[in-house]
Parts: sequence; C-alpha cells; structure tokens
Amino acid sequence: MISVQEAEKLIRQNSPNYYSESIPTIEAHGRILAEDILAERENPPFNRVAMDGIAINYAQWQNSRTSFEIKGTQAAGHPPLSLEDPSTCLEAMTGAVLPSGCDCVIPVERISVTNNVATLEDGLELQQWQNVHIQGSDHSQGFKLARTGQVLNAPEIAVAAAAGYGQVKVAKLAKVAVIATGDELVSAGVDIKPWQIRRSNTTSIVASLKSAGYDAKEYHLKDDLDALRDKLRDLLESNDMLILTGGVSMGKFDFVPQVLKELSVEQIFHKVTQRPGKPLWFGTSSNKSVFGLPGNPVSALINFQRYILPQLNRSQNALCPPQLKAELAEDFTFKKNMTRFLPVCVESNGPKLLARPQRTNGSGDFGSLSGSHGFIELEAEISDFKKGHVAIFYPW
Ligand SMILES: Nc1nc2c(c(=O)[nH]1)N[C@H]1C(S)=C(S)[C@@H](COP(=O)(O)OP(=O)(O)OC[C@H]3O[C@@H](n4cnc5c(N)ncnc54)[C@H](O)[C@@H]3O)O[C@H]1N2
Ligand code: MOO
Repeated sequence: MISVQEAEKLIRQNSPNYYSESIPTIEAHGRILAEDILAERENPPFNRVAMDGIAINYAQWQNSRTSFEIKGTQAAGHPPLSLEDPSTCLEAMTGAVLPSGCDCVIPVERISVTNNVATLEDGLELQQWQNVHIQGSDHSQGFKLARTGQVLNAPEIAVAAAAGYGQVKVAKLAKVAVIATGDELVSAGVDIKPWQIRRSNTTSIVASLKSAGYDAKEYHLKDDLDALRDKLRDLLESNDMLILTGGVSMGKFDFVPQVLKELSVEQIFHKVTQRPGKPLWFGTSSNKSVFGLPGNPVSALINFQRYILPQLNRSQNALCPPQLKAELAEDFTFKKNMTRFLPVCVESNGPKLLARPQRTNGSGDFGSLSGSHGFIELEAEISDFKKGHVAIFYPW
C-alpha cells in the first residue's frame, strides 16, 4: 500500500496529453489555452479620449483662456481631426482619437455652451493630458496578454477578442468512459428489487465531467468476466480515459484489476493508505489513464475529485489553480495511520475559511454529502486534529 503523496506523484508522472485544437473564441469559455495570446497592437492604439467633452490645447488655458469656439466634433471610430486654430476647441467623444493639436479633455459637465462657444466652469483647474488614455500606456504590440495553460475565463476571452483572435488554440478535452460495475446496480427510473442498489456514482461523475466540458458517457457492466473483458477492450480503444467504479476490492466478483491486467493496462498502483478509498486502482495504457474507483459512493466521489479531475487538468497542461485552505471549526480525531478525506461544510470567518465536519455514517452514506461543500485532507501522521488546524480544502 502506498501513501496519498506517492499516489499523487505516480499519477502526475503518468499524465497523458490530449493535444490541441482551434475553436471559435466565443465558444472557448472555460477551456485551457494551448497558445500564448499576443497583443495585435499597442494599447491604446492611439491617444484615446476618455471622457465625453471638449478637447483643447492646454497652453491656451495656461495663458488664461477659458472660452473656446467649437470648430467640430471628433466621434469615436472616425479618422482624427486637427485643431487648426489653438484658441478654439473640438467636441470629443469617449473612445475617439484625440484630435491633433489637442492635449487636454474637459468633461461636458464642466463646461457651458452658448452660441457655439464652450466656457469652462469658474475656477476649473486643468492638467495637461487629463482624460486622455495615452497611446501604448497599457502595453506594447506583441505583449503576452495570456499564456499557455491559462483558463479562458471572461477576462481572457476579452483579451483574445481584443487581440484579434477569432479562433483560439485550446487543449483538447479528453473523451471519458465512466463505467459502473456490479450486478446489484439499477439505474434511476427503472423498477428496483429489495436486494438491488441504485446506480449513482457514474451519474454524479459524468455530470461533474460534463460541467467541466468533457465528453463523458456512462456505462454499466455486470460482474461477468468475459463480458467485462470484451466491453472494456472496446471502451479502451474508443476513449482517452476510463474511470471504473466498484469491483476493485477483495470480493469474489471484484474482477476489475484482473481484467485490466489481461487487457495489458499496466498497473501503476493498487491501494492507498487513505479513507475513504483505500482500494483505489490506477494504471496506464499507451497515452491513456485508467482509474478504478472504489464502489462506495463517498469514496468514489472524493477520489474522483482528489485525483482524477486534477489529472484531466494536467492532461491539458493547465496551470495549477490556487490551493484552497480551511481551518477545522472543531476538534476531530481519526486514530488510523491513514490520510483522512473529511466531508465538510465551509463558512467564512473574516478572511478565513472554517471547515465544519459533516457527520457521515461511513463511505456508503452518500446522503450525508448533500449540502456539504467539499472535503478537507487530514494528514496520516496526526490522530488528534485540533480546532484551528489548517488543511487543504477541495470544493465539489
Ligand atoms: N475484505 C475486504 N473487503 C473490503 C475491503 C477490504 O480492504 N477488504 N475494502 C472495503 C472498502 S474500504 C471499500 S471502499 C469497498 C470497495 O469495494 P469495491 O470497489 O470492490 O466496490 P463494490 O464492492 O463493487 O461496491 C461497494 C459498495 O458500493 C456500491 N456501489 C458500487 N457501485 C456503485 C454505483 N455506481 N452507484 C452506487 N453504489 C455503488 C455497491 O453496491 C456496494 O455497496 O470494499 C470494502 N470491502
Ligand atoms: O476505502 Mo472505503 O471507501 O473506506 O469504504
């Protein structure tokens, strides 16, 4: 049996890579960049008027001029006008090019206009270049606005569009088969016998994968060695990743490790000193990861979140998201020499996040996860965790 740290290291060392594709920028929200976004031009690309008002020659005001005849209007999206007579002014709109000969913009609220002459508010103080967004003051042409591995959230989409990228190169999303194993399982919506169990693991995992954009599909295989072998061979062929749940422990019908071995999936590890999820299985085949999650629903969901989602992120060369930490809101004891993943509800306490353990009745009690916010990871080496103990928090 290996530790959580060793398991994580081995999974990392066996990260697959699913390559990249170009897609329309407007459809790229949430995807991982597979190229750097470089500025098409310097920004602003010209001296940009930042307030609706009048544009003047500042030296005129320094020489005590406070009234300016309006000679024209500089609208946004139009070629620049020129202030021919420095004692006059031009109306100028936000987003327009600052007319040549002007170096000061006065907002419309600070002037009054009579007979086409703009007069400044009494006692108004001006600065040269006020209300002008200076050409190139944000960044130069070719500046790296976003880099490979960044998530394309709304700001990065804006940046890509602003840099003229109608299409962006993003990491390809894995095609994932999520496979429930077990004769006892029956899906929702179908009559159920007293000795059967509703299938829930694969449903929640597929839902989570789909919300992250992956092409994920749910399958159910019975505990039949030959059928399991044949179907898994097909699924391995047609998917980038397999996630199995159940059948990885010590039972007479726990065929998953044996079948994967027969299909030449190389076992990297089986069993981790953790609760829940001790029987976790991980292996690889070509550029594909294969995970065998324990069937108990709390184990399956926690181990999926803890190991598989990060592996999918790595397969896209995603930059690591910031690690969240939370403080235990009460003492907690766990005597076994194992890492403990503890479901919690979190609340904020000033700048801190407090994690309150959610009472569960073991790793089959998935009802207790409803309403929880995620889980914290408690070290194997400690048994008595005191209130205030800081732990890594994994949100659902
Ligand atoms: N002799 C031992 N027995 C067990 C050990 C052990 O070390 N020695 N480990 C226990 C632990 S810990 C876990 S966790 C489970 C994991 O077993 P399996 O991965 O083989 O899972 P199953 O036996 O197939 O199922 C366990 C439990 O979960 C239910 N299940 C399975 N799939 C689903 C699903 N898709 N949706 C909802 N529920 C599911 C299944 O009906 C069982 O009740 O083994 C212990 N035993
Ligand atoms: O590893 Mo099991 O999930 O503790 O019940």
